[in-house]
Amino acid sequence: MKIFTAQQIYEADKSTIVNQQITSDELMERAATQLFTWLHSRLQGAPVKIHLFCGIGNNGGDGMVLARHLQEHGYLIGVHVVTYSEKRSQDFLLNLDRLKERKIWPNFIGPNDELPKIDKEDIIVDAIFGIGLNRTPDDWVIKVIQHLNNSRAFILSVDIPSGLFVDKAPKNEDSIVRANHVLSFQAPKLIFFLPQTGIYSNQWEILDIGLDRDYLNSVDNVYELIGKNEVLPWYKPREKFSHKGTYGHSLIIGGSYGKIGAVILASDACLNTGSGLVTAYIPTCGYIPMQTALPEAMVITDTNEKMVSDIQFDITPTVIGLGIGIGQDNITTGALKEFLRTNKTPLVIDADALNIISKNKEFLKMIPAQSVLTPHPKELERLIGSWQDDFEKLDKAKAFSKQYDLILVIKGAHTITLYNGKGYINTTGNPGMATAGSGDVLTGMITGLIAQGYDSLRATVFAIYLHGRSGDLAVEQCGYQALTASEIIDFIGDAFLDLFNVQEGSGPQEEME
Ligand SMILES: NC(=O)C1=CN([C@@H]2O[C@H](COP(=O)(O)OP(=O)(O)OC[C@H]3O[C@@H](n4cnc5c(N)ncnc54)[C@H](O)[C@@H]3O)[C@@H](O)[C@H]2O)[C@@H](O)CC1
Ligand SMILES: [K+]
Repeated sequence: MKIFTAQQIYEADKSTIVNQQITSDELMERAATQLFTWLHSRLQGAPVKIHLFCGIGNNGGDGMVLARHLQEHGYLIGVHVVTYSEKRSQDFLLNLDRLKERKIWPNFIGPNDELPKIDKEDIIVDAIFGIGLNRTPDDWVIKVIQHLNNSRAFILSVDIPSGLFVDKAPKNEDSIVRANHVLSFQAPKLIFFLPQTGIYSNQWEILDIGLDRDYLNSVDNVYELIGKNEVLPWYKPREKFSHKGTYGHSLIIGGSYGKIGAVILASDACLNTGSGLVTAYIPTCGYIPMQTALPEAMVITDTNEKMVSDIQFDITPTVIGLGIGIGQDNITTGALKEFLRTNKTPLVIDADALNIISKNKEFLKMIPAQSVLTPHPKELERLIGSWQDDFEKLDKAKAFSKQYDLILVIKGAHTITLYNGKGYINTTGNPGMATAGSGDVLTGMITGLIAQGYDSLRATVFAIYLHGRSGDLAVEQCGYQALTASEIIDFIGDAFLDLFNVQEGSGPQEEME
C-alpha cells in the first residue's frame, strides 16, 4: 500500500475534483460523511457529549460537516472553533454557514478565551489541524491542545493528530494531540510508523474517500506499507521435480565462545525458511553443540577454538549470513577483512560484523552490491552517524544505502527496509519479539530466502514480514513475555501457511494494536 506525501494528497484531491466532476465541498462532504458513519455505527445514538474542536482550514471543515450530521441525528454536541488564523478556507466557511443555518452557534476560541470543560466520559473530535500544518502552533493553541490531552476523554483525530507534520518531525511535543484513534483519509501516513511520531496515534484506520485511483496508481511513492497483499505475489511455490540443490546453499558464518547459540538460531531459522542446505562456519568450541542442536545443518570449523580467525571453506554457497555472535576481537576483524577482500557471494550482515565494519569503514567498499545490512538502532548509529529525528535518520540511511549500493534494514516496531531511494515499511510483529536472538532469526530468514532465488530486496522485505507474522502467531500461544527466538522459529511454517489464509491476516488496512 502506497504512502503519499502531503503534496501528493493535495494533487490527488485536485485530480479527483477534475476527473469525478465534483466540487471540493462535495469531496469534503464525502470525507466527513465517512467520519460520521464510522462514529454513528459505534455510538448508535448514545447520549454522550461530543466536543468537536475545529480549526479554520479544511480539517476544521471536516469537523464542521461531522458536527452537522451528528446534530441531525440527535447527538449531544459542542462545536469549538480554534481561530488560529484569519485565513479561513472556503469550504470551512461554507460549512460554518450551514451549521449556523441550523441554529448551531460554535464557540469561537481565541488566545485569551476560557477553555470549555471536558469530562473524561466525553468524546473529543480533534479537527484542529490536518496535513496543512506548516509551523509549530502558537503558544495559546498549544494550551488548547494540552487541554484536550489533559481531559482524559477519548480523542478521535480527523486525518492525523493535530500538531503533527506529515513530512517532518515536530519541534514541540506539547503541541501534539495524543489521539486514541485516528481516522485517516485514503492512505496511511508515514508518521504513523516512526517511533517519535507514531506514539501520538494509539490506533489508526483508513477511510477510503474515493480519491482518483488513476492518479494514485500513477504516483511515484517513496514509502510503501508491506502487508500480506504486497508479499503474497512474490511467493515462489515449490516445483514437483525439484531437489534440495534447487533451493540454495546458505552459509552462516559467526559464533564465538559463549555465543554459539546465535548461529544455531540463525541456521535453524534459515532451514525453516526453506534453504535447501545450510552450513554453519564456527569456531571449534561450537562443533558439538551445533551438531547436536541442529542435525540438519552441516558444520565447518575454524582453526581457532573460541573465535573466527581465518575464514576458509571449500563449498560454494549461494548466500552468506555473516556476523551473528562473531564478537569483535582483532583476530576476527582481521579474518573478516581477508574474507571481504576476495568474497563475491552476496552477504546478509548482522550484529558484530556490522560493528567491526563501523570501526573500519574501508570494509564497506568490499561488500558485494545489494548485500543486506540488518543493524539495530545502536549499530545503525555506528554505521551512519547520529540523527536529530526519525526523518533525518531515514534520509541518512537512504543516502548510505545508495552510496554503497546496499539494502539497509532499520529495525524497530515497524522495521523499514531501504534501497534505491525507496522504503518498505513492515506491518507485522509485536513487542514480545524484542527478545534475545530475535535478530539472529531474522538474519537466518533473509539468508534462507536469498538462497532460494528471491532477489535480495524482496527476500529482505518478505523475510521481515514473515518474521513478524511468526512472532504474531507465536504470541497467541505463549503471550508476550514468554516469546523466545526459538518460539519465533517454530511458527515460521505457520507464517508461510497463513499467507494463503484469506480470513485472517495482517494487511496494512487493519487497525494497529
Ligand atoms: N486532500 C484531501 O483529500 C481532503 C482533505 N481534507 C481535509 O483537509 C485537510 C487539509 O486541509 P488544509 O490544507 O486546509 O490544512 P489544515 O486544515 O490542516 O490547516 C489549516 C491551515 O492553517 C494554516 N496553518 C498551518 N500551520 C499553522 C499554524 N501553526 N498556525 C496557524 N495556521 C497554520 C495553513 O494555511 C493551513 O492550510 C486534511 O487533513 C483533511 O482533513 C478533507 O476535506 C477531504 C479531502
Ligand atoms: K486533526
